[in-house]
Amino acid sequence: MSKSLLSFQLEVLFWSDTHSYMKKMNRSHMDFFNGHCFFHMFLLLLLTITSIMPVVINPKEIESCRHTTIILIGATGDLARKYLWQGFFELFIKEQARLTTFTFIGCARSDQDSGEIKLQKILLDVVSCDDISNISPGNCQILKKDFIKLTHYHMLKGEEMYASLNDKIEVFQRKAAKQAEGVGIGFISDRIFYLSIPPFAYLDTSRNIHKFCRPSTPYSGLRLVLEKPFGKDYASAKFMSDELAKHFREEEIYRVDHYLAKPIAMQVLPVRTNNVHLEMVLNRNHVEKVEVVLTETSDVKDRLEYYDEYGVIRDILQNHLTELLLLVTMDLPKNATNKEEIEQNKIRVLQKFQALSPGDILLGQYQNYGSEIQEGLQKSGSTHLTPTFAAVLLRINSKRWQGVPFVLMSGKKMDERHSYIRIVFKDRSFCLPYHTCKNRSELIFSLSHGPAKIPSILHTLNLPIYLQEGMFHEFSESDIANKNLTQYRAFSLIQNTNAYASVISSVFHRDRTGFIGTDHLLQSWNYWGQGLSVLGDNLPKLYPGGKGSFRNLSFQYDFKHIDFNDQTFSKSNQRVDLILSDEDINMVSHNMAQIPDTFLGNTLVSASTDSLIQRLVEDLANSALDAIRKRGIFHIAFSGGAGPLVLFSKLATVPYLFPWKQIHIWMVDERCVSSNHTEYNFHNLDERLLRFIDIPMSNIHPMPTYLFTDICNPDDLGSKLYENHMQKLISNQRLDFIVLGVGMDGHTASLFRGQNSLKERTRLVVLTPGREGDSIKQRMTLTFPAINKAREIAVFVLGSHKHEVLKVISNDETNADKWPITGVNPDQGTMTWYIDHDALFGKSLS
Ligand SMILES: O=C1O[C@H](COP(=O)(O)O)[C@@H](O)[C@H](O)[C@H]1O
Repeated sequence: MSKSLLSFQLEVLFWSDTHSYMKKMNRSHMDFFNGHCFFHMFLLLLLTITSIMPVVINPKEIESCRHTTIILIGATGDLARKYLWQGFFELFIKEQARLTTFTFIGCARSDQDSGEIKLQKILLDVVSCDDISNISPGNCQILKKDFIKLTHYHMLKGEEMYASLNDKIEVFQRKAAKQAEGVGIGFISDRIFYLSIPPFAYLDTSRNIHKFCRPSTPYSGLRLVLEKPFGKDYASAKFMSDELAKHFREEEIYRVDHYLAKPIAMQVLPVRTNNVHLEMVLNRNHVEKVEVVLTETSDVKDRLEYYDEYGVIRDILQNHLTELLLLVTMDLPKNATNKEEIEQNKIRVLQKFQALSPGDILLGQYQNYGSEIQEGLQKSGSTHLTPTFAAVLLRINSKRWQGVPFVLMSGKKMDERHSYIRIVFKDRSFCLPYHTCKNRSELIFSLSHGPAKIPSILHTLNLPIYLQEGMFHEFSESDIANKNLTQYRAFSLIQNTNAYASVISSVFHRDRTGFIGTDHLLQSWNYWGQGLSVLGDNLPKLYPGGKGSFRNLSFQYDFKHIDFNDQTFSKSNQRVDLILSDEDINMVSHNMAQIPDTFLGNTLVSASTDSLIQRLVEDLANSALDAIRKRGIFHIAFSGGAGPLVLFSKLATVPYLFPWKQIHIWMVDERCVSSNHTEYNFHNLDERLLRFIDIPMSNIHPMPTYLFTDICNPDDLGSKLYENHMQKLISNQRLDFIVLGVGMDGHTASLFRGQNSLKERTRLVVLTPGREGDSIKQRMTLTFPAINKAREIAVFVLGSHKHEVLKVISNDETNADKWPITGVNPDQGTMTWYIDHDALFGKSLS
């Protein structure tokens, strides 16, 4: 029997025997021994002498007891509550049976008394045995109590408190050393500082740790554990690393990437190592593409400040997704356990990442992000460009990977939560993941959630993968069928260790494989820093957040390109419904019930102003989708005036509702003024809408009011030109949708009372004098023939000042000469009045 196998047996037996022995012991005796190395030594010797089991002991272990002090700075924060204390508890349970004793010190800024109470409460609340196998509830209570007893609070605020922290650590260490001395065995102590604090505090904190808390002995066992972010770009990462290097040796620094500690991520290298045939096809000749994805359903409300500064690329892609990608793309080390070689091989791939260009990056932002920032951080302005979604096309210029597209994608507030690495092998047939793969081979490392629901490894039936005996459980046929994974074999781990428990255990054992070394970090920032710098002010595409987000953000890619798939809308048969709050819905339906549903013989939609705008946006979107589905294109014309202005602003917040590349925007009318005049209709359209949407220039059609000689000079024939342009681009000159308003004098478009333009019967566009008494003397406008040809006309009326004119025209509806709006009568199309309550009733209903 090999030595390692024997020591393994020893650990297992020792562990279980210790506990059954402890259970039998009287609790008051237990308290005395509890948590002391001496106690374990005693048991070990007892077991050895009485030959209960075969004993093969590592001589170093028998010579020395080990006392580890773990100091958590940021002990009452979110990460500590959610994961770290539980991780320490699991470490305590696992390691205390192996000649190790512990002290835990939680540090935070609260004063000593309230901090102690707070920490006690956290420990009682969060520490549990739920995910630890083979611990009975009774034993759990004992272990929990022991753990809490070993945990102390220390207020840490200012330099002098580091000195007293050091005193405290030394008191505990001396006590442990004394006990070891008592039984005549060696003693080693080490201390782990875990920093769970904002990054701006890293440098001061680590400097103070070095200055006040570094043990004087040459063998110090000191470790500094850091959570990301490790910089915002190359320069800040380099600065931070250089500063740390002044006080800590590289091997003392543990930069955490908890994704590397996810149980399935930890299986990527073993799977590659154990499947030689897989390794033979893991290259450009056989791999078609690799996708590394982390989608979440949560928003960022609880960490707005951090998130607004960092965004999804820095938060997820630079670290977690890059690290996962490296696991798949690095060369395997010649010796699977050579950690140094693993690290070097990862750096080597990073060095081959091809620099990004702006076209390689797609960005998105969920709809409410801007308002969350405004409310949460009291920041004004609408220029929050921080992406909450990104998809990046990454290329690796190495012999192994040249020509293979890699996509890293992540988003907040997406349809579902799922993180995975998907390797798709080359095949000529098309298939979707999880659905129709018949020939194509795929290997998926599913880290969490998704259709498999639990962390799993999935592979298509035609790609045999061998997994380590005894570690995995294969999904049953019915499980596979239930989860709709019929083309796959799926395996989950029999024992899933929480990622933070693994992180903590690795730090304890000084296993730095899953941590980010300085060279590695800087190489990664070298790539991502450059990528972020080419982005400039790229606008993220807005998406609704929640269900339907991925439909809006769907994209396609190959080795050369990545682009949003704007066809999504035209392919979809779904109606667009903006999400109204329950309050809105109640109000709309309540108010709708009180009002007539027609106005001047046409459909009437009325609601409070906000709901009405929302409704018009929905109707517009549905009309656009319908037109694009049927004819591939949608022509819309907007008038000037106050109503359209608010409509433009609303449309700008939901650009994802419209396939803008297939939409053409026309003007109903224009004022003959210079292009930067505040009443120049196109200027307002541009300022409020066009600059926020991704629409081709060739789809935008301002009226040619300024051509060759002067603004609206009839000799320049601008109106004729616009008419020709409409004839050329719009089939039968039938606009799909026109948004009109009504002036207080009853005019619509630039068709004013008593003017000749009202009588125009053939021309589509004319120059016409301005309203009587107006400072703007001339305008260009669509005529009734152009307007009445349209498929849909919306007359949009807002505000109580419009009430009077609506009242008058409803009693004098056929006098178009006097009330030009009444000349709007679609030849074949439909007309809908969108009138808010203020305009309809002269006052608000609420
Ligand atoms: O580091 C981070 O990871 C979490 C996602 O981690 P998970 O283990 O819950 O999947 C992410 O929400 C967060 O934005 C990021 O900073």
